[in-house]
Amino acid sequence: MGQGVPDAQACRRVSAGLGLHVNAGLETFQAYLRIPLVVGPSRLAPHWSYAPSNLFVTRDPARVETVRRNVRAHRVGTLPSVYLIPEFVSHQEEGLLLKHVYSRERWKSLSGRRLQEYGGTVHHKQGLLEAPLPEWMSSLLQRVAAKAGLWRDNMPNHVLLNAYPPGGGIMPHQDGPMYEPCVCILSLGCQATLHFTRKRALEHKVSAQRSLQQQQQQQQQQIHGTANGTASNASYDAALSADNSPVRHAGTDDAEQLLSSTCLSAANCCEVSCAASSTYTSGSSCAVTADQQPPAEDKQTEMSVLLMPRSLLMFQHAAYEDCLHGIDEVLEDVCTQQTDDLTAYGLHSPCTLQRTSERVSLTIRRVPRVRKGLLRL
Ligand SMILES: O=C(O)CCC(=O)C(=O)O
Ligand SMILES: [Fe+2]
Repeated sequence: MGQGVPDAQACRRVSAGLGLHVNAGLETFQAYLRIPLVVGPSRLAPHWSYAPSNLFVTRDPARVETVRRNVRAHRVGTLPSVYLIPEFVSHQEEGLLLKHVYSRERWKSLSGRRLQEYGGTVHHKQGLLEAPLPEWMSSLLQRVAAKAGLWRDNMPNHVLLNAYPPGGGIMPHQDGPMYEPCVCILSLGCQATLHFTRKRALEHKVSAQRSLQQQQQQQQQQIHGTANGTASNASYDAALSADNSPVRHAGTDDAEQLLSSTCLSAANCCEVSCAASSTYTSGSSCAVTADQQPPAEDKQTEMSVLLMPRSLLMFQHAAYEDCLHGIDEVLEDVCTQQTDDLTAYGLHSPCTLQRTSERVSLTIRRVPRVRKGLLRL
């Protein structure tokens, strides 16, 4: 054993740390420098290395607790972990944000809405194919992250911006598995009502559609003496499409395809509906039988939230993972006692709000798996 190198048996590795508070914009961070030390029988030797793990930055725990407490004060509705902050941005900020949005020309047209993406494109296997965020969007994300405290020490890195004309909407769906299971939605321009529905309720709806399809198929066979599965599937898809049926976003890449055409095949829809059921195994046929009737309470929307312009909605856990969320394609929002957050806006039920202009929403999420350096022009 060389001189001065402590006996490995007799030494203990410990680390000392230096902590530093850093103020960055609205957020307070703690930066730590960890210095590994080797404690031998006769001396204390710094065992210095430059591993990146020796320097780490984390949010100030006291600040995190304050954020959580503040967020809890905004809880709405019957589902846990749904929060709404009215007037998250001012009228003036709303105007500026809309100006940025409308000065960008890259829109994708879908049925009932058009969309823009910020931060890159989400691929269902590779994750986020990252593209740089404009300055104004980065500062908005910092502000949302600081207020929401949803992403721990990370920043959200992807925004799907939807613009809905009056009468536009988005079918009930669950956001894709590539995202961390929490989301913030900033609404601008006009209001809409977001409905949360338990996945089980929609499973029954799809299985009822399927049963109808099977009956029609059998009738066809009796009349023509043939099995015309393709035609039946097409009409089944059309029925689902017309009915705003559930779709799972696989990521934004797939979202465009899925959301524009609803379920691509009956099998797809079945997979979506069964995925929520514990009896489903990948590749198996649908386990929900045609005769099952939903219990009465299953037919109901779990909760509805009025999203007024400038408000920020946040949700995670059960609302994200066990429910589908969607916006009906209607020209007015009818608020009843079941609309969960009216008092937050100083409104009372019943009331009806006309959708008179385009609504712009920013769906803010984080994709943990990122492929960097793939600039999309
Ligand atoms: O526009 C909204 O409020 C909802 C958008 C949404 O659910 C999504 O982009 O996944
Ligand atoms: Fe969504």
